[in-house]
This record gives sequence, structure tokens and C-alpha cells, in this order.
Amino acid sequence: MKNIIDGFLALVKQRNDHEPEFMQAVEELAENVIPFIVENERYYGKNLLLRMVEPERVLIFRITWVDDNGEIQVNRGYRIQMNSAIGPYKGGLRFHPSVNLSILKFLAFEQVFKNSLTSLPMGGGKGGSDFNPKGKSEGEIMRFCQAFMSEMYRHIGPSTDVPAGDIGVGAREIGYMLGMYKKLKNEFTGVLTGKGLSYGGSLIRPEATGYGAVYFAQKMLETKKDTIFGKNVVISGSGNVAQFAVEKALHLGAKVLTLSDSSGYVYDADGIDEEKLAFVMKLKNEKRGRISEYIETYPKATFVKGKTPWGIKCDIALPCATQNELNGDDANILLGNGCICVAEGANMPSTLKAVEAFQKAKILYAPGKASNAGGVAVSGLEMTQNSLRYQWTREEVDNKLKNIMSDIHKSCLKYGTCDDGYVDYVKGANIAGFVKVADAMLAQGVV
Ligand SMILES: NC(=O)C1=CN([C@@H]2O[C@H](COP(=O)(O)OP(=O)(O)OC[C@H]3O[C@@H](n4cnc5c(N)ncnc54)[C@H](O)[C@@H]3O)[C@@H](O)[C@H]2O)C=CC1
Ligand SMILES: O=C(O)CCC(=O)C(=O)O
Repeated sequence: MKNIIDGFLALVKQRNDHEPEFMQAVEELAENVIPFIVENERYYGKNLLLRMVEPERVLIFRITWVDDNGEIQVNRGYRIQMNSAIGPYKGGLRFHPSVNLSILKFLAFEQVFKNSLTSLPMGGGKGGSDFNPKGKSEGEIMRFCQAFMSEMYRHIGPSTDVPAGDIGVGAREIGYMLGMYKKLKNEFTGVLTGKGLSYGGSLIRPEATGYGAVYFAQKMLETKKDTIFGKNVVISGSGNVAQFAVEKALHLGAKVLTLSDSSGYVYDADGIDEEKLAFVMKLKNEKRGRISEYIETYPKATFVKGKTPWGIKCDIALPCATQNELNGDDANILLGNGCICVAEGANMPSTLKAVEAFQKAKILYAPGKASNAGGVAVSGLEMTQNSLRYQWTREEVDNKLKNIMSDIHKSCLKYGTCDDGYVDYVKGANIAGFVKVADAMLAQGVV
């Protein structure tokens, strides 16, 4: 089996050399899916995985815009239309200086299986730009978003490709992009999700990824007859996903000890409560400041510059910032400190070595494609509401989100439960995600 997997990975690497993040995501999936294909005649000999690693379409385009000093700026824009077997391409847009083809292809690849797990009819895609929103004025952000959409509008549509937010893209950016799309196409459709409530957005979409990750952690703990109540939780990031992970963890009676950003982390031994969370939301969403400013208002907390929070003793860790933010050494420190559960809010935050350590220790570990699927799931529900020209209540959407997270958990149990009872959530998510996409591809022929 090892030879088959190695041979496959060598072939993919040949075509995608210099794309380490993409290769990491492919390797993690291939380890589980290739043995499954070999054991299942229905999927064997059809080159399904080889077809899935090849994006259906990669769009790369120039974005030009004028900054506040009158200088012409040039950025690179991308949209990876990865797989449309089960529905229109669906996935976020990331605006961050680190954005490149490898990062967007890994995100688009994972999105295919994540979207499949939600059981909603959405294919997978991802896009973005190397534009750095940090320090930009409101006018610059608007002009950049408009310039981005002035090219992307040709390639998307409510039944073709429906982008949303990701790092650096929130409701503000989605609003500016929708405004430009509407102007260029002269039509009001659900072409983007994560919209504001007054123009077709869904209740609970902002909360969905963070809430969903905590709902998933709860489901995992239930298998051990445990709950999140009273647990110490360490969270990284301080953006959309992290903020609402904190909120839901607090609702369920946990104590949250940390938050972070790319400058370092804050540790608050008294716990980040509702009032402190409201401060962080204002700091990050309105003032657009640094997490280090937390200790100016809450001086009993400490700020640790340039470090991640994994050294803080906890029961549960929720990585909610970015890819590869938790390595093998971090994983061993978490395990040494008695951590029993890791649910990823971010996409691929744990390195392969970290995943290996969690699995070897047999703790509850969920990969992002399962535990952070709540965001895209509610995006799918936003698409449904747009098609119906209707809006569900907060309660209705939250209940649907809970049910979807519970169903994803069941799918992971179905395909990931080992002979000794240990649940390999990585294997479960990879195989369950693969099966639906593979069945659709088989039904649609070689296209
Ligand atoms: N927004 C959504 O609905 C979903 C987001 N995700 C993933 O969750 C993660 C966070 O995304 P959002 O909260 O939406 O973005 P955001 O832009 O609201 O926040 C990103 C957070 O990550 C931190 N960050 C970024 N780069 C970092 C670095 N190099 N080191 C440390 N911290 C860093 C930022 O300071 C910020 O706190 C990403 O991996 C994203 O792909 C996954 C599913 C859905
Ligand atoms: O809501 C969406 O369409 C995409 C969310 C996303 O980018 C993700 O799941 O990583």
C-alpha cells in the first residue's frame, strides 16, 4: 500500500512542485483515501483521486487600483475552481500578503471534501489576493474590492461559483464586492455569501464557523461521556472564527484563557469573559488594532510577543488562526499538559507531525474539514434562503447548523471508527467527503 501511495504522491508532486501546502493537504487525504479505493471495486481503477487533485480551472488575474497617495498599485488575484461534481464552486476569498497558488490550492482542495461533508449541494473553490488590508484606509479597501470584482465577476454566478469570506475578507469586503458585481451585471443574486443582513445575508453566518467548531468539540466529548462545561480552553487567532468560538465556549460554561494574532498571544488566567470578548470584537472589527492592546485594558493578563499559545495548560485547544500554526513540538507540549481534545477552527492549522502526535496519543482530534464546516454550511443555507427569497430566524439557522455538525460527526464515526474503538476523525472525514464527490463524478462520466 505504501508503494501505491508514494507513487501517487510522486506523480502529483511532479505536476505541483514548489506547492508545499497543497502537497501537505493531498498527502493527508491520500493516506486514507487510497487504501479505501483499493478495497472498493466501485472506485478502483478510475483515477478518481488523480482527477480530484487537478483543479477544473485556475484563474489568475491582474488587479490594479489607486491608493490614497494617487499611486497605482498592482496585486495578483486568484480563483481556483477545484471541483463542481456536487454543485457550484463554493469557498472563501482570502486577502493576505502570504496568498499564493499553493495556499489557495490547498484551501480549495480541502473545501471540496468539507463541502461534501455538509451534505449540501456545493462544489469546492477558493480564491483571493496577495493584497494586504493591514493599515489600508476605508477608501483603499473599497477601491481594491471593486477592482478585484471588476475581473472576477466574469467567472462567478449564483449557479456557477459563489465566493465568501476568509482571512482578511469579512462583511465589509463582501458588501463592496457585491455592490460592484450588481453594478456590472445589473442583477441582484446570491452570488456571494456572508452578506449583511439588510441585503440577503443569513442570520448566524458570522457566528457559524466558531459555533460549529465548538458544537463539533462537544459531539467528540460526548463520545467519552464528557462535556465542555468547566473546561479550560486555549484558542488561537482573534478574527471571525476565534471570536465566535470564544462566545460559544462561554455559553457552554467553559473558561477561555488565550487569544492571539500574528504579533503574539494574550493569556488571561481569570478567563476571557463576555465583556472582555466584546472589547476584543471592537478592537479587531472596528479599531482594527493588535491583540497586544488587550493588556492595556486588562493589565492582569499577559502578552507574549511572537509566540503561539500552545504552551498554556488546557483541556481543549481550538486553533482558529491560520495554516501550520501548531507543529509537532506544540502538539507534544499540549499532550504533556493533559489536553484531551483539539478541534480545528482554522484550515490545516496542525502540521502533519502534530496530527501524528495527536493520533498516536489517541486524543479527540478533529481536522478543520470536519470541525470548521459550519461556516460553509451556513453559507449553503444563505444560498437556499436567497433562492427562496426568504429569511429564516436565528433559532432556525442555529438548529440547522447544530444538526449539520452532528451529521458530520456521525459520518466521521461511520468511516473513522477503528477496531479498538478509537475514532480517527481524519480518516472518517476524508473518506466520507470523498465518497459523495466520487459517486457524483462516476455518475457524470469522464468530463
Ligand atoms: N471565516 C470563515 O467562515 C471560515 C474560516 N476558516 C479558517 O479560519 C481561519 C481564520 O479565519 P477568519 O477568522 O475568518 O479570518 P480573520 O481575518 O477574521 O482572522 C484571522 C485571524 O488569524 C490571525 N492570523 C493570520 N495570520 C496569522 C499568522 N501568520 N500567525 C498568527 N495569526 C495569524 C489574524 O491575526 C486573525 O486573528 C483561517 O484558517 C480560515 O481559512 C475556516 C472555515 C470558515
Ligand atoms: O462560506 C464559504 O463559502 C466558505 C468558507 C470557507 O472559506 C471555508 O470553509 O474555509
